[in-house]
Amino acid sequence: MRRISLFDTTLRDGEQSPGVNLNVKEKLEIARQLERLGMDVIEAGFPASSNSDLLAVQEIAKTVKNSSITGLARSVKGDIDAAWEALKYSEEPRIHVFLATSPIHMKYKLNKTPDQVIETAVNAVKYAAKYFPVIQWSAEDACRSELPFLAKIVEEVIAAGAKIINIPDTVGYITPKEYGEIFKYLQQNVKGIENITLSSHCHDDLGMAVANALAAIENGVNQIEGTINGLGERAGNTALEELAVALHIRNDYYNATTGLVLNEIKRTSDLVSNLTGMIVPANKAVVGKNAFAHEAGIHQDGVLKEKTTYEIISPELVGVTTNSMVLGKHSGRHAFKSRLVELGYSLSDEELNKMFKAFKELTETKKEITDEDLKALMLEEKVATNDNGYELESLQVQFGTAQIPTATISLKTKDGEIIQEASTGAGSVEAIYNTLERCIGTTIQLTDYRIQSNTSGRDALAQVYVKVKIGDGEASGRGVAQDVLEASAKAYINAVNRCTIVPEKLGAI
Ligand SMILES: CC(=O)SCCNC(=O)CCNC(=O)[C@H](O)C(C)(C)COP(=O)(O)OP(=O)(O)OC[C@H]1O[C@@H](n2cnc3c(N)ncnc32)[C@H](O)[C@@H]1OP(=O)(O)O
Ligand SMILES: CC(C)C(=O)C(=O)O
Ligand SMILES: [Mg+2]
Repeated sequence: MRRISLFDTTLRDGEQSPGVNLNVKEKLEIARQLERLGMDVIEAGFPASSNSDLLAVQEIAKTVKNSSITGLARSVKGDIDAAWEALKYSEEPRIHVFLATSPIHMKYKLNKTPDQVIETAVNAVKYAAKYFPVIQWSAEDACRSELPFLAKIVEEVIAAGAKIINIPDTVGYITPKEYGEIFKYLQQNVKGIENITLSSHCHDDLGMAVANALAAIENGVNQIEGTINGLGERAGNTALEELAVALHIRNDYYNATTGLVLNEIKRTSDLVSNLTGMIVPANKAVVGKNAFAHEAGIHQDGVLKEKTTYEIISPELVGVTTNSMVLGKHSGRHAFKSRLVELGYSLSDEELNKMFKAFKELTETKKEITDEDLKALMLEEKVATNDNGYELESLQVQFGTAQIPTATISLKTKDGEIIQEASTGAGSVEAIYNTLERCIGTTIQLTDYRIQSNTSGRDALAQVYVKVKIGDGEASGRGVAQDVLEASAKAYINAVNRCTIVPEKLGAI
């Protein structure tokens, strides 16, 4: 059976999804889980794009050992230098350098002739070869490029030292048959291609990203790029969990497999969804809430008689488990620890004590603590950031249908000072945010607000995602609490704490 290598770009193309903004700790947490999932390559970021991305790629390259780590670079020396700075600690430093090859991109975006594009690509690969033993080169917008030109530039970058050639469908335009034909054409017309790993990178604008990646595999491609939950620019990328499960379930047809630990899929999907705030649609293949649910009577009847009547994927295969042990008010440390271990967490004694305290506090208001609640508690602990140091001391909201909503808040600064303010708003959340803005003493613009319930039931935890702008700085934040107003306040404070560009007044109070 052919072994297909998977290249995960959740932390780079996935992070390009509008509204997604991961900090170093969050990226590291996702990278560790991608390693547990068995990803062959992790594209951890675009080091030249920001200092925090460079740091994140560097941290991941230092920490993750069982997956190769790479970073993206334009065909410019500065980007390649930044990538080297980030990746020099990897065991086998690997760079991903790209340049657009379609007439539209060359003319309007790059403002270069085709010959200048070839020269730029070759120079970039030669420059990268001074540092990196493994160079992946991508022809951005390859699928709208002229094939003879594409073949020519691919041949030149191979001669310059590229070892992996990626053919992206950057705008999600190609169909499976046409995509396969591009690979066939390149295999027949490029000298030296037989020693090269061919790679696919698809976007889902027409809903064909997974189908196109499968067509690439059928046409000799051995590396597939994509993301968890199909995140990515615009409509997203090939969902790697869907591709891996498709190869597994239909190996009679594809005769190909990946190195993914399939039962880590659900956990990875949940983590990515929680940290990015990109909620997985209930009907999404493989990881959606309804992917293994049977609602219609005839289906339920069939499944009761024989599961395979309507289930081609067993939930256990992808790590969807149902837990029989109920955790609640009377549970002890052993049961708590054992469930966390089953969920894949390993904790020091100190961490366990801290988490157990948070768990017990939650049981005071919530009868049954679900796996989702535990994951939310763990996430709060593992990726907590407090750069600007604000902490919610207390929150009180007065609301009535015949009354102007008013919030009173005590906020603790990193120096331990308590600031108390009160303010009104058109609604309770607005009253809270107006009050927090007063406490913090600077103009804070709220650009996104999303709320979701962690589980079903009246006592479910609320998760709030917000995005704020402070001057030129922008950050997203997440807050979890049983009360939606408390979760809203926590998310806002979390975003302020994560804002990297801090105006003078902020933090100086
Ligand atoms: C298809 C993809 O997903 S490509 C990856 C897209 N990801 C991102 O862009 C996220 C990170 N990007 C960033 O942080 C910024 O765009 C930066 C730091 C990389 C560059 O910022 P700026 O220098 O301000 O340039 P800006 O983004 O406005 O424009 C891009 C420039 O790079 C050029 N460029 C685009 N692709 C390439 C490339 N592969 N190689 C060389 N130059 C390129 C453009 O032609 C433009 O050049 P110009 O300024 O001479 O017109
Ligand atoms: C940088 C490249 C690989 C990309 O993301 C695209 O072309 O979609
Ligand atoms: Mg892309």
